[in-house]
Amino acid sequence: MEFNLANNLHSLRASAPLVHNITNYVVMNFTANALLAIGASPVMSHAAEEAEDMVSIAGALVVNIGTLSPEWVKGMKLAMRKAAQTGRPIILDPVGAGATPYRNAVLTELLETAAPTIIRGNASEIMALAGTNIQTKGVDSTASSAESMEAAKALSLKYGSVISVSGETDVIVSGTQAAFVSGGVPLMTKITGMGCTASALAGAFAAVSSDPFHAAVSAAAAMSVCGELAYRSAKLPGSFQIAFLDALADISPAHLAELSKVKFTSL
Ligand SMILES: Nc1ncnc2c1ncn2[C@@H]1O[C@H](COP(=O)(O)OP(=O)(O)OP(=O)(O)O)[C@@H](O)[C@H]1O
Ligand SMILES: Cc1ncsc1CCO
Ligand SMILES: [Mg+2]
Repeated sequence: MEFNLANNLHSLRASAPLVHNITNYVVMNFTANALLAIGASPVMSHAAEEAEDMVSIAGALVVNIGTLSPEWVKGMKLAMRKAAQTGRPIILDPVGAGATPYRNAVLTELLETAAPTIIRGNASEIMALAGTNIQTKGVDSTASSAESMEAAKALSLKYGSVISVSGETDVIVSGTQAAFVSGGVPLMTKITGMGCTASALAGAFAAVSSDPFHAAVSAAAAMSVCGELAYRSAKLPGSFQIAFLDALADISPAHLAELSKVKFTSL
C-alpha cells in the first residue's frame, strides 16, 4: 500500500477514534488535548476494574509507563491482554526504560503479556529495551535515533512490532523496512510529554489504519510538521505548547503532506 499522509489524517478526522490511554499523570492533560486537537477522542483511564471494558469500546490502546505503580500495572496488563484478544492496536511508550530495575521488570512483564503493535520511545529507551547497555537519564535520551537503528531492528523482529524512535530525525522500523522523518524543532525536547504525545498520536492513526508502519510514520510526521508550524509564532516553551496544539487542530491533510519530510528505505 502506498503511503498517503493526507488520506491518513483525513481518515482520522472522519472517524474520530476513541483512544484509550493508560498514561502518566505528568502528560495526561496535554496528550488528551493533543488527541482532541488532531481530531481523535481521548479517554484516560487506568483502573484495573474497568480496563477490559474500556479497551473494548476503543479503537486503540496506548500504554505509557511514565509514572508507574503496581496498581496501574494491573490495569495495563488487563487492557493489553484484552486489546490483543480483540485485535485492537497496542502502542507502548517505554518511558524511562533502562533508568531503574523496576521499570525494566515491568516492561518485561508487559511485553510477555502482549506484543505491542507499535513501540514508540526515545533512543535510550529503545536501546535499553533491546538490551543494549545504556543508562537512560530519567526520562530523557542520552543517545541519538541513528545510534538506535540496530536495536530498533532487533526489537521489531523479536516482537513483530513497529519500532518508532524519536529524536532530531525520527526512525521508524518494521522488520526490514524503515522510514526517516525529519523536521521538528529542538524546543520540542524542552516541553515534557512531546514524546508521550507522539505515542498518543500513533494510537490515533493506528486506530484508523490497517498498516501500523504507516500509522507510526504518520504520527511522527504530524509531530514534526506541527512543531515547525508552532515555532513560527512561539519561540519559548510556554507559548510553544499552546501553538503546537493549535497547529494540530489547524493543519489540513494536504498541508501536512506538503510540509512533511519522510524518506522510506529497506534495511
Ligand atoms: N533535536 C530535535 N529536533 C527536532 N525535533 C526533535 C528533536 N528532538 C526531538 N524532536 C521531536 O520531539 C518529539 C519528542 O521526541 P523526544 O525524543 O524528545 O521524546 P521523549 O524523550 O520520549 O519525550 P518525553 O518523554 O518528554 O515525552 C518527537 O516528535 C521528535 O521528533
Ligand atoms: C517528566 C516525567 N516523569 C515521569 S513521566 C514524565 C513525562 C515525560 O516522559
Ligand atoms: Mg518519552
